[in-house]
Amino acid sequence: MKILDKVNSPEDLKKLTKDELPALAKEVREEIISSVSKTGGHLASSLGAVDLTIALHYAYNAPKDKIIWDVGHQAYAHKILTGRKDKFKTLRTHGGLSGFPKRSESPYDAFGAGHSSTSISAALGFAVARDLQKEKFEVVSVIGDGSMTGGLAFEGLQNAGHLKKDMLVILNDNQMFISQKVGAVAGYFAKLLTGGKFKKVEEKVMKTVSRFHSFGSPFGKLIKRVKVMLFPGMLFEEMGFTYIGPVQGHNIDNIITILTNIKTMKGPVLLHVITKKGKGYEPAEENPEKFHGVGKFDAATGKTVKSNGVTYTKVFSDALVKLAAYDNKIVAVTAAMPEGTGLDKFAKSFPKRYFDVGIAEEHAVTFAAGMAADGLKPVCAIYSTFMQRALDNIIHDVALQNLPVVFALDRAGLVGEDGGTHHGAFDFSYLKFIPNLIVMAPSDEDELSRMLKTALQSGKPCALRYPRGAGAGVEVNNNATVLRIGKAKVLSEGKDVCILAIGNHVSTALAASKILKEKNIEAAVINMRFLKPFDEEVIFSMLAKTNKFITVEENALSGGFGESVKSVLSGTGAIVKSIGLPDKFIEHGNIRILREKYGLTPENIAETAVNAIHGKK
Ligand SMILES: Cc1ncc(C[n+]2csc(CCOP(=O)(O)OP(=O)(O)O)c2C)c(N)n1
Ligand SMILES: CC(=O)[C@@H](O)[C@H](O)COP(=O)(O)O
Ligand SMILES: [Mg+2]
Repeated sequence: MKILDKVNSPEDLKKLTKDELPALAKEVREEIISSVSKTGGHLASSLGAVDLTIALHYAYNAPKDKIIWDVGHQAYAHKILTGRKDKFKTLRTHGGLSGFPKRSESPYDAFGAGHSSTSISAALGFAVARDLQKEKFEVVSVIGDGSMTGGLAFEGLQNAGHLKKDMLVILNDNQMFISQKVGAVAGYFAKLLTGGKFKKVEEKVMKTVSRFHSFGSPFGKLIKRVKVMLFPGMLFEEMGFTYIGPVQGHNIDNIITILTNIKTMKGPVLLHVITKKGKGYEPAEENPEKFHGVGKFDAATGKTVKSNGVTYTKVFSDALVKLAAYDNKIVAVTAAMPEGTGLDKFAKSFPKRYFDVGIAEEHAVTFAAGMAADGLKPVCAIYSTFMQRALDNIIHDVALQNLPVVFALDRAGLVGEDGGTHHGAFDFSYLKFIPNLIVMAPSDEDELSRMLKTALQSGKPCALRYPRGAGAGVEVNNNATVLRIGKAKVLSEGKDVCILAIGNHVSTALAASKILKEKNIEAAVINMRFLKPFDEEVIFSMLAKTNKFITVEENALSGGFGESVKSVLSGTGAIVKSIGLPDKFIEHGNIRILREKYGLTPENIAETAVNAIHGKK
């Protein structure tokens, strides 16, 4: 019988002896590797956090104690150990477990995650609520070294340091982010620190010194320097935290001791833990990027299943490199996602014109605005969902000043298994109301390449949004001309109904028109291309032939493309039926299942057209 078979909750975990915990960790890793090889998911981050997770659930009493994961992609062991082991094989499948902590999924998921750098603020919120309501529980935020580069993390740290609430922030550092020695000495210091002896020594030294010298004096400054060398983590100490570490994060017994001691400490504490991304699975340890977010793979060899087709990301990446070769004003900015956005290729070709700013989307946008203000042509490549972080920066720093920044919003529309925190469901809605901004969506790979060229030549703030994954395999013409801004393209004429589509569902609309043709219904199909400026002329030219309109978009209907069409046609007596995402957060699951469920299919477009023609709801 496996040890894991005996563990269905943290209560069961606590019944194990500490000697059994390393073996349990091994079994949890095997479970994660085997299951994720079939479902895909965030393997490396979760493998690296297994030991820390076991120690956390051994030392704390969730769900009474609140453990808040940052991003949450490292929380697979947490899910397995909190009663979801039997469902783990459904991870990220439609109707199955989410790939991230989710309050509605389990009481052990104290706070939802998916976007980075939120855990410290959320943890502080819990701590303040606890104290105001005179409750008793521990609060722990677990944040990675990458997520700690997010500005929101520092907003949380500084407020937590100010409020001095009892809480713990665990910095899960899996890349030696702070260059300090890890090993027995630091681990020993940490034990002593939390054991109370070393902390007293440090306080005595600091008190004696401060009696004779202000820390502003040369001697005081020297002592502070010594303190940094002796006692790492001054950055956090200066923010009001007690810093502990760095400690080795795979020694479960040691971490349990440290966590147990920390519980006796007052005020905010930051425990710096060093872990290895992909720990326990050689292919992931050797290539943590590849196994950060992985599709199906062969667990025995680590060989991943190659996804077919050329992705929109690759088309964007290749097109940008080609354009940048002829224009040295073009620079590129990513927020810690070079591979995901395809800018890794740009970085290799133009290292001096490439900037990875860390997980800092707001900064990325305003940084790009600064470069544009001095004559450069920045391309800021940020996923649609993560760009939500920088909305004010787009408005206030780019659009209001009419600066020529190009926003490449990859993963626009549904993304599939990452679910509600990651669907790019709202960019049409959050961009549409911004003056000066041009917003476009390519119908295929070739149009993406043309739109990028159009955007860079426009000298205007532009956003182009395109979906995750491969297109329809359309050949990219590298010498294509730029597009006429604000002009749609009529793909087919028809007197019975007009289908207005934008972005990746233009092809779906064309397929629907073929279905309608078999029913002797003539459907016009328009590739709208631009959400802003909007081609009203083409719509009125269609109104002369039919008053039945269907709109199709992979965006929230609320504030989306369909609403623009309805407002143009209001008062004309036209019937407009809109297909897009309803007013809810779309769940996770296979993207084909989701598109089927939300009517983004040729069949549903055709049926909607027939109903419009027959005046049915
Ligand atoms: C606001 C935001 N931007 C970007 C991402 C994409 N993202 C997910 S995990 C990650 C890296 C996180 O690094 P770290 O916190 O060190 O965790 P690790 O994967 O190393 O465990 C990034 C950039 C995100 N989830 N949220
Ligand atoms: C956890 C996280 O936010 C990223 O890893 C994200 O899942 C990447 O998405 P893609 O797989 O679409 O690049
Ligand atoms: Mg990390």
